[in-house]
Amino acid sequence: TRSTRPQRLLGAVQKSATRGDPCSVVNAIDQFCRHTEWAMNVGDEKGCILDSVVSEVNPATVLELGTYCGYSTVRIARLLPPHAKLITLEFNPDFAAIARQVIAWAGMEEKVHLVEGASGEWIPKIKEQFGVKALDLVFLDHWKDQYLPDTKLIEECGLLRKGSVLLADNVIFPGAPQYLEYVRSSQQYESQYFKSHLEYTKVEDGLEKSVFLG
Ligand SMILES: Cn1cnc(CNC(=O)c2cc(-c3ccc(F)cc3)cc(O)c2O)c1
Ligand SMILES: [Mg+2]
Repeated sequence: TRSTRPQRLLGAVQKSATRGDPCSVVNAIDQFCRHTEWAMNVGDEKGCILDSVVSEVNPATVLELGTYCGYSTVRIARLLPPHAKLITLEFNPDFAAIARQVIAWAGMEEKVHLVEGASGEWIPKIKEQFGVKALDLVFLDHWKDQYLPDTKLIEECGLLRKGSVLLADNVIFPGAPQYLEYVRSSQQYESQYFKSHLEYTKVEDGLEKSVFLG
């Protein structure tokens, strides 16, 4: 039977990237998606903005919502100090299976906990399961209509501290209007929009960075 897009993306990584070299994995995926087959990774243009936010926050604990094939997981993990932890949640088991292999190819397994399941079910378990006191950075890249309910759940679970950063992909396209309205109007957040483009296209999109004020 015909392979899936994530399977073809993994094949491109295994063919073109060097085991243990996260930058070569990121570059192999970008090459594949730009020249062979588009896929919904954050991509190279928005990825550079992601890199700058990760470097600025220098997080000990990161939560990623929406792993997909692990592109942003590897992109973030490569910038983390040795004992930092990245917890990434993926609902789709087929995506999770591919992401595990991409993360392993990049040699990032030590820094990454990939959890298969629904964010709404797993967010309340993070503190006890992973011994997390607070999240320094949250990267939202899962179902766009889940950004707002999951942000409220993260707040209710006491997972944010003064200075915690939320970084949301696709706030313009496909769009997360209710989320944008919330973080931009809330007294509890200082929000900033980073204008960019939908991965591998000329369509406008961007990232919204929101600092929790406590
Ligand atoms: C099925 N599924 C599992 N996880 C998710 C969450 N991600 C997205 O939905 C997502 C979608 C797009 C996109 C799709 C079609 C299109 F024409 C243009 C853009 C881009 C992204 O960067 C995304 O993160 C979806
Ligand atoms: Mg996205």
